[in-house]
Amino acid sequence: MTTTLTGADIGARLTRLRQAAPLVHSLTNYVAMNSAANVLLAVGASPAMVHAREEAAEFAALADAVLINIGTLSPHWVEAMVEAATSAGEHQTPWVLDPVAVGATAYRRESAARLLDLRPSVIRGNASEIIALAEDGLGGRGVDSTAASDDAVQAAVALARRQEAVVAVTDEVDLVTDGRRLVRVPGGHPLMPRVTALGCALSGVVAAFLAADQDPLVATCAALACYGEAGSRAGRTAQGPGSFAVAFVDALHQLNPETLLRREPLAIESLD
Ligand SMILES: Nc1ncnc2c1ncn2[C@@H]1O[C@H](COP(=O)(O)OP(=O)(O)O)[C@@H](O)[C@H]1O
Ligand SMILES: Cc1ncsc1CCOP(=O)(O)O
Ligand SMILES: [Mg+2]
Repeated sequence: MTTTLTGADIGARLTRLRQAAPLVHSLTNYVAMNSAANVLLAVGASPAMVHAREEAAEFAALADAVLINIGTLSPHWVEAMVEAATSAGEHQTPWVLDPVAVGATAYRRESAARLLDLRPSVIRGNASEIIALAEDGLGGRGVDSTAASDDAVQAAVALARRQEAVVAVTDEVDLVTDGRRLVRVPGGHPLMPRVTALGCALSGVVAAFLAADQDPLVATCAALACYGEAGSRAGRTAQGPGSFAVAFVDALHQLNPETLLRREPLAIESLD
């Protein structure tokens, strides 16, 4: 059976996010910290980049959603991430894991495995990261993917079933699955992977949408669709990666439910 998620459904979720202005506690990497905070503000959320181990649990308890991104790890950071994820679990606060470059080193794989045990609501990565995570193996070229989202369908579904989580694989066409349903989200622009940390910032946006929704699969699709729409719009005026980054934040800020009405409905395919 296939149902759909219309542009109006997505716009309603964007409106809800902006009304709620969720506090997104982000433990993200040094590269992403500033751009991800600006992206979260542009979409209508309230970012806080708080990563000291001594306050991670306490801050996560205050937040509406938590983002954990393993981009620039060190032992103190990993302990803070474990504290934040544990606290999010205790408070039923949704949290997103971004497994940056998890296929690159044993330290990343071990750290990601500890975080997976703490049950993220959503795992968002590129195709190589999702394949590496599902197979507990190698893959990718540093933070960049060497695979396409279509290569990661089986891995994403298996990971979603094993973790009882939503898994989002981003690429030219994004994939979202909770192991029972599968959605393909087109949109975006080829300049997006040429701007560092746009994937990291997206994981924060997914967290913001989760805070305002009961269904994590639908929330994730709405986040990806809004991001893709802003990316397509930014690409119309950008001269290259530098001006794209600026135009993208402006496009996210300008995005409104009316502009989303024209989007093709997303098909939610049942895997049962
Ligand atoms: N070739 C592409 N065309 C259009 N959008 C893309 C393309 N590659 C990535 N994107 C978009 O860029 C954003 C970041 O995804 P991605 O580059 O896969 O993440 P990461 O930075 O973690 O590797 C997503 O919104 C995705 O849809
Ligand atoms: C370049 C880099 N190095 C460590 S983390 C990071 C940012 C990765 O960002 P993204 O996963 O969004 O491309
Ligand atoms: Mg990434």
